[in-house]
This record gives sequence, structure tokens and C-alpha cells, in this order.
Amino acid sequence: LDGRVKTLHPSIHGGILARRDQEHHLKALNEHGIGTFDVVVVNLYPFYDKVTSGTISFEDGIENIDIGGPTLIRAAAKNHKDVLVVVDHHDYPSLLKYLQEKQAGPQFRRMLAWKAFQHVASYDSAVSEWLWKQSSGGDIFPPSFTVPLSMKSTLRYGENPHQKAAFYGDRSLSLVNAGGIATSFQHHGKEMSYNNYLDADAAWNCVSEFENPTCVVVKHTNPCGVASRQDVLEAYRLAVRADPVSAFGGIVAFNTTVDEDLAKEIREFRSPTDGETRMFYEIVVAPGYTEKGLEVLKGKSKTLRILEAKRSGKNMLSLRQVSGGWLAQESDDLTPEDITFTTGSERAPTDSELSDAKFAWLCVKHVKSNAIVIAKDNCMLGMGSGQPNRVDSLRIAFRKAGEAAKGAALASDAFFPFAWKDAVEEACENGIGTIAQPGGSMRDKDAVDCCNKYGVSLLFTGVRHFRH
Ligand SMILES: NC(=O)c1ncn([C@@H]2O[C@H](COP(=O)(O)O)[C@@H](O)[C@H]2O)c1NC=O
Repeated sequence: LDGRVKTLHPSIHGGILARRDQEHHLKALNEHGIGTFDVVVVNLYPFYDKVTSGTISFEDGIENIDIGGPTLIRAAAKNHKDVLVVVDHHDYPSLLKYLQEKQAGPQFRRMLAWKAFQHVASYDSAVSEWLWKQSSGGDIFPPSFTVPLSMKSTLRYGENPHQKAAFYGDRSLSLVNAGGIATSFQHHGKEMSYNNYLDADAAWNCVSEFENPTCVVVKHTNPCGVASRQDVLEAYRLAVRADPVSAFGGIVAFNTTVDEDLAKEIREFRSPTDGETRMFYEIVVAPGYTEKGLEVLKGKSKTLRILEAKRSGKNMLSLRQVSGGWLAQESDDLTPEDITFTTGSERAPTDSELSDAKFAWLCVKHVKSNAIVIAKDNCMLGMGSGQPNRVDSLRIAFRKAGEAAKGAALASDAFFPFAWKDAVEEACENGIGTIAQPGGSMRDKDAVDCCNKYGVSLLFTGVRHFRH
């Protein structure tokens, strides 16, 4: 059958599966003239590499599904008491040692068997994911699926030092060119911590949204400074100035290559709070570094983590754990280009107000709900995040923005419920120029009336950007 049935034979599988401590098993082998196998080493057809290396026909995909290999592996792993099974070249030295010393303890055998079944499960998950893609017409929610994870590193600790932690890479086919923090390269610095991964991910995803040279500063997964400028040095200074206290110890992300000048600025910039303290960051993330830029950024200190990342992919399946289960959703890929900003107030926004509103809207998407962002001239002036009510988030954003909020744009990640004295009124009283919000509240009209009273332009986006 064109080689489809080579090892699927009783002479082979009998020799692997026969229990050496069972007289009748050995007798049966003898009767059929079958010998025993002590070691099974298998390299499976490279299905993963084949189906991820560009276009491959459905027929070629099918032919690359290994059947004999996994069958050998499973048989040997089941009978690991008598047969050593090796699927990973890293285990060749220990195997060699066994072959020389002719002894392998039960723990070593069980470890090989564990690895064998894990290897086959991961292989099958790729085959199954591929077949789902071929058969589901684009449905990203299979009724069941297996996520192939492999450990990238153990971590010193988790969110807190009393929690053990590790970092796993996801080998799902859909993520093969997905980029993002999980596949970033660390040029320099201390080992990444659990919280570092979360923060770097938030910073990288946010900065990747912007087309113009942009700097995003993240603290505890929230962007606390964002600025876009043709001159990225200026973008960096503005992003830090938005909230220098929070930026201290934060993560700084750029969507442009970091060169010598920018690296010097990152290293030398003094905190705008006192003009003296040199800013300190946990991580710098960028799509690339010039040789000199990297050298300057490394400096004398060994601590600053320097990551080089590729743009995170779109159309991702986003998974999140709850106790006893996982929630799955499409990633939030909407950009301002996908959104119609409809004027709801009597006064339409000026071009620059509309541009401010779009910038604020991009930022607010990355802030934890309830989220409010105040922005002007492609620069975040203040943000309020994670408050259980919108009014508090708004007050925090205004407090951070200060006087600069006058005439600026405010984005709210969800509609204003307009209960009690509402946030809209407070924003208008504070001199905001434009408000962008999804709309959809039963009391949208109150928000419109309020904006008309103050001459504020109000934009409805029709979509919201909750981030829990
Ligand atoms: N005591 C604190 O408030 C505090 N200690 C550490 N952090 C921040 O937590 C993050 C690092 O976490 P870890 O220490 O788990 O690697 C950094 O962003 C660091 O600046 C803190 N949070 C700062 O806002």
C-alpha cells in the first residue's frame, strides 16, 4: 500500500508488547518465530513542519500523518518495563548509557514512557487541528481540542514569591507565525518573571496597534503612557511624562527599531517628577535594535531585560482560565479603521478632535475596564483603569491629565449608564472637547443633551472594548 503498512505487523508489535515475565507470552513468540525488541527509537514523519511550511496539498498533508511510528511508540511505552522508548534526541546520551551499562531503573523507563505518550498526544493534536481547519469552514471553536504546550522555562516564582511558576510555549499550528512575546528573543538582562511576561505582552500588543513611531509604557498590564510622533525620542519622552511615577519600574515598548540616540535617551532620561532621578525600567521591547543601540541600552547594568519581538498575529483564539474551565474568544482585532465614528451631538468634531478621539480609542482598548483615556495630539494625557465604576476611572484620568485635559478627547471603553450625576457631565464640566463612546445605553439621549449643553462633540463608535 505504497508503504502504508510496514511496521504494523505482529512480528514487530509482538516483539515489542510481549511481557518478558509471562512464560506464555514468550512461548507464543517462539511458536511464531518472533524475536523481542529492547529499544524502540522513533522519529515521526515531520507533520508539523510540513503543514506549517507554506502551502501543502490536502493529499500531501494526509500522507504526512505518521501511523506506524505512533503505533510503535505507544506499544513500546505501554511495555516500558521491558522496552526503552526514545522519541527525543536529547535522550540519546541516557539511552547510550543504558546500552553500555545494560541497566535502566523504573523511573527512567517511566519518564521515557511519559514523554512518548506526550509526544504522540502533541503530534495528534497537530493532526486534529489541521483536520478541523480543513473541515470546519473557518469555525474557530472546535467542540473539543488539545493545546500542545511545551515548557520554555521554569520561572523564579509566579505572581508572588510564594507561588511556583513556569512559562509554556503553545505549539498550535495556528500560532506558527503568530509572533508576540512568547516567541520574543531576549538580548540581555535578568531572567523574565511571571509578571514581566504579562506586562511585556500588554505593552507589545498595545504598541503594535500603531502605525506611526510610538512608545507605550505599561505598568501592571495597563498602558500608563502612550505617544506617537515622527520623532520616536519625542514619543518616548511624552509617554513617560504622561505618568512618570507609574512609568518608574515599568515596561517600555516601541514599534520602531531602537537606535543609539533612542537607547541613550532611555538610559539617561531623568524623571520629570523631580528632574533628577534616572528612570528605571524592567523591560524594553522593540521589533529590532541597531548594533550600537543594543550596546548602549545594555550599558553596564545586567538587569534591564531587552526583548526583540515580532508583531502579534490577528484572528487569534484567545483562551483564559477560570476555576475548572477555560473561556475561549476571538482576539479583539478591531482598529479605528474598522469603526465608524458617528457624531451624536450638535457640534461635529474638528479634524484634530476626531484624530484625538481615534488615538484615545486605540489606547482605551488596551486599558482594563472600566477604562477611560484622555488624549490630545497623539499623546495619552491620563487614564483611569480597573475601577468598578466608570466615574472613578474618569476622575483618575482627569486627575492625571490635569489642565491639559481642556479641549482634549476622552474615550470610554463602554457606554455611560448616565446614572446619578453622570461621568459625561463631569467630563464636560472639566472642559473636555470630544467624547468617544460606544453608545447603546437607554440613556444615550441624556449624554447627547449634556454634550449639547456644553458644546462638546460626542462620537458613537457602536462597539465597545471591555478588557476584564
Ligand atoms: N511594591 C510594588 O508596588 C511593586 N513591586 C514590584 N512592582 C512591579 O511589579 C513588576 C515586576 O514584578 P516581579 O517582581 O514579580 O518580577 C514590575 O513592573 C515592578 O515595577 C511593584 N509595583 C509597582 O507599581
